[in-house]
Amino acid sequence: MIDNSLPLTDIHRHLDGNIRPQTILELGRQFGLPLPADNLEELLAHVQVTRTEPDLVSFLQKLDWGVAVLGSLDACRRIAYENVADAAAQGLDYTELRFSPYYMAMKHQLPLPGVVEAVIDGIRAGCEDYPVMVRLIGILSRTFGEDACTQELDAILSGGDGIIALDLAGDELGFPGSLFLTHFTRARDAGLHITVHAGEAAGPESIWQAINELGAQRIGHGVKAIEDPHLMDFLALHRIGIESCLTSNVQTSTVPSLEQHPLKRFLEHGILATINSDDPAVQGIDLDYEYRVAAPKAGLSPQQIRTAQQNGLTLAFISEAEKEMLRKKAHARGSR
Ligand SMILES: O=c1[nH]cnc2c1ncn2[C@@H]1O[C@H](CO)[C@@H](O)[C@H]1O
Ligand SMILES: [Zn+2]
Repeated sequence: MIDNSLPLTDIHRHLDGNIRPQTILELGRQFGLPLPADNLEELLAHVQVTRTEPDLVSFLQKLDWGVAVLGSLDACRRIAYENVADAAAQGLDYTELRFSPYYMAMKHQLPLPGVVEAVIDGIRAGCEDYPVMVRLIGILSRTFGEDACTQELDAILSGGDGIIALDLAGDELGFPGSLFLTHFTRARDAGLHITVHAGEAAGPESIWQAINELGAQRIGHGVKAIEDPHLMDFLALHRIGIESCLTSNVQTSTVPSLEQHPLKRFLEHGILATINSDDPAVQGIDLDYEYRVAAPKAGLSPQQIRTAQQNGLTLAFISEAEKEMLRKKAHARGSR
């Protein structure tokens, strides 16, 4: 259960994995693009995960229709704005929205820096209209290889302080983190925070690589850390956070069931683990569901759920003053 007197954060949420199905339909019509269905009900089967997928790569294909309809920079601006509206509607106080400019630009050959600018602009407009604090994380989509990621990084850096961190996502097994050392060195030199998808499809060695070679301060998913006791100790000791996404990990077959998810053991070990959504529109879930249904099924006690909620703010890539402001806002609301 969400504790209303604490800030509610979602620090692992893909903007381009959270496009409203209705918007996919409308943009498809606007650009005259063929979609697999011309009504919402039938379209859902193509743009949402309806059953457990056999692996991560199959799961990721469900995101493809959403970016296939981004026929203009204005469409990118629109989905960014709607992400802010939806985050506010779901009661989030703070979220870090991550996006892959290359993936969004790919189908219609949009200019990559233009995509970055449009997303920053859409977020800014959304934040003027809705009561939620948002920061942006740029993603390198490893699935498209090193050269594409170089272009992608150039675009992300062109966003200046509109983007606060860098992530690596996509096909972890096919494209190990070791291919992206120079990219992450550049990003760190530019002052970006670092979070990396690791230990989702690959094993604990991928998490070690992300920490030691890419400079990860947080790990996306990190499920496989449970297989390495030394890594578990290291994560706790060095306060390297885990961005858990419970339902996502079942849908990608990373864990066989919620009951077997390691999040509870991460928390028991003193690791700063958190509850997040991942790709909510594609997964057919929201953060409330993760707190209310998924976390208890994963065996978390009410106190552990509260700790995970607090950890979300602890790990946020914002200043202590900004965190305090969010705490005060939640506290005033909670004690009403
Ligand atoms: O759960 C996930 N694991 C790994 N990569 C992901 C996940 N969800 C989305 N993406 C990847 O993130 C980029 C879009 O934001 C795309 O590269 C997509 O494949
Ligand atoms: Zn993710």
